[in-house]
Amino acid sequence: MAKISLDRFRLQFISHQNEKLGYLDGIREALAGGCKWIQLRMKGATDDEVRPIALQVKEWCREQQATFLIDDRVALVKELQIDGVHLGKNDMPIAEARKILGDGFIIGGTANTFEDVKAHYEAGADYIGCGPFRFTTTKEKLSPILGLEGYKDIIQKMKEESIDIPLVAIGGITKEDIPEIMKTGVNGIALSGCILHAENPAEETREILELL
Ligand SMILES: Cc1ncc(COP(=O)(O)OP(=O)(O)O)c(N)n1
Ligand SMILES: Cc1ncsc1CCOP(=O)(O)O
Ligand SMILES: [Mg+2]
Repeated sequence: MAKISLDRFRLQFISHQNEKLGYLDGIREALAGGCKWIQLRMKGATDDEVRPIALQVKEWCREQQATFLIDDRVALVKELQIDGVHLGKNDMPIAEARKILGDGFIIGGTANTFEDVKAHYEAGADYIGCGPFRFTTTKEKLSPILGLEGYKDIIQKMKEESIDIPLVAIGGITKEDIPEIMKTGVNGIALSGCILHAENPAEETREILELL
């Protein structure tokens, strides 16, 4: 696949729903605010429930020239010809997904340690979602919290071993955290709650992009 511009990795919006906004509402707001990378994450839903939502998001992302990934679901990504998939420790291994999808799809991998980053890099991932930065209720069964020091340590080890792969921070990130997180050397951030809980999610997205 064509090399993805690093600019693209600045902000990834991860879908979620709350009392005010459904999956599509949140995604529409993030796109309206200028986000160019959307991940549809619908834990506990069936593929039949995800499919119509994914088709709508695919159309919106095409219109906005935004990248569109789905969390966990390799087969659905292939079926719907979405841009890619994000995979964690309990999902299909990255090397297996690469065999199924080929080089034309983006595959992201979750890391909590430098060893995870290295394994995903060697398995052929396109980028790393590294976290959690801090506690969040958006995901259950969190790995150990990394904090700023965790990112500094991982980025340092990546440099030492010449592991060159885009890495985005994730987990409980607020707007106020962004300047310090970016100073650690990560390429961008992935977030959900910060945008979804804002009074004006599109405006919040715009403000976040200005910090990145
Ligand atoms: C960008 C990004 N980073 C990490 C994750 C977490 O993926 P995973 O560990 O598989 O957990 P679930 O999201 O599937 O609950 C992610 N989705 N995106
Ligand atoms: C999917 C995921 N993986 C680690 S933390 C997280 C949730 C991110 O959402 P939020 O920004 O609301 O903490
Ligand atoms: Mg997963």
